[in-house]
Amino acid sequence: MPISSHAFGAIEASAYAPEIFAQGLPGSLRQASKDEAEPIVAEGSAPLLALEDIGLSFGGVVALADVDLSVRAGEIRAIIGPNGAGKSSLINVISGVYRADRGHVQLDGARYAQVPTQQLARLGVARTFQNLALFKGLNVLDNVASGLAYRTRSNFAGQILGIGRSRREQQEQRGRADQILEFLHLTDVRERLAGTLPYGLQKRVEMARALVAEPRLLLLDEPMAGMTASEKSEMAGYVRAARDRFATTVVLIEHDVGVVMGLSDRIAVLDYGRKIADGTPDEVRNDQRVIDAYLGVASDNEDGAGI
Ligand SMILES: Nc1ncnc2c1ncn2[C@@H]1O[C@H](COP(=O)(O)OP(=O)(O)OP(=O)(O)O)[C@@H](O)[C@H]1O
Repeated sequence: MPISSHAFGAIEASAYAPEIFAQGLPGSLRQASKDEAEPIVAEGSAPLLALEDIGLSFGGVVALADVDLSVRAGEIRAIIGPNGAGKSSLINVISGVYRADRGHVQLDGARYAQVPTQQLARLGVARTFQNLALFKGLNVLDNVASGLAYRTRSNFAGQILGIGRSRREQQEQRGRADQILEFLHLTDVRERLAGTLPYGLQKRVEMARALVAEPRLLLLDEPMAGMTASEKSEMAGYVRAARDRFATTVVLIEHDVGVVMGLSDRIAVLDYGRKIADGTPDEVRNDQRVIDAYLGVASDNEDGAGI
């Protein structure tokens, strides 16, 4: 069974305030609060992603059992559950890092026993990782531009010499990266080495790198882990803005139930590898099985945000 390995961030809190986000977004990108907003996801629209009867075990450990999941185009879909519930395994199955023992992944109409992870970007899928996976010795701009490397058509010699098509491609990719940096309010740090940034900003740079190719499906593995409450709400704003600006469908794992409830259109709840609930935030909040599964872990939640 393939195992993902990613590296590994220095940790420091960011001091960025959430108001910066609300004030700074261009008018067309600013989004009303979720309660005020018109529904963006039409009921009954075709799923962009569907998991069918997924099963996955590691030796005797059942990570996922009989999991179905449907994700409509344009929605923000959260996966929550206690530690070890199978959330990361599910994201790894969706992104082809893991091959499920049984079941299929349907992506945009195509059905896979294992999603071809090398082709992910070409399939319009981008992801971030639970642990930061930036190039710490590269500056922010080049980190973000690397999210477009899969489109590069010039040959190796051209890239080394920086000639012809290579230089043009590099300029185009950096130009595109600059637009995303502006969108996520990272322009001020574009020249900084990624590894020297505060943790919260590194998480945002990682999201920028995933977004630069304007993926149809964005997988975020704990995008707010280790953040303060204000950083989390700022990040939630960026996730929503990204969905609205690029019509990107978002699947995210997040431990802070309070943040998830305010951000998501629908939430699936895993427990011991099984999906025990699936629905709108209100439906999930009032589901007795969810309340039972979370009893005893509410105090683990940094913000004390219960369901
Ligand atoms: N590569 C692996 N090798 C062995 N066991 C694994 C592997 N990946 C996951 N598991 C096991 O599968 C189960 C589900 O793990 P997973 O990481 O998917 O849960 P999770 O809900 O993401 O947990 P957390 O919230 O702690 O990140 C756990 O029992 C875990 O130990």
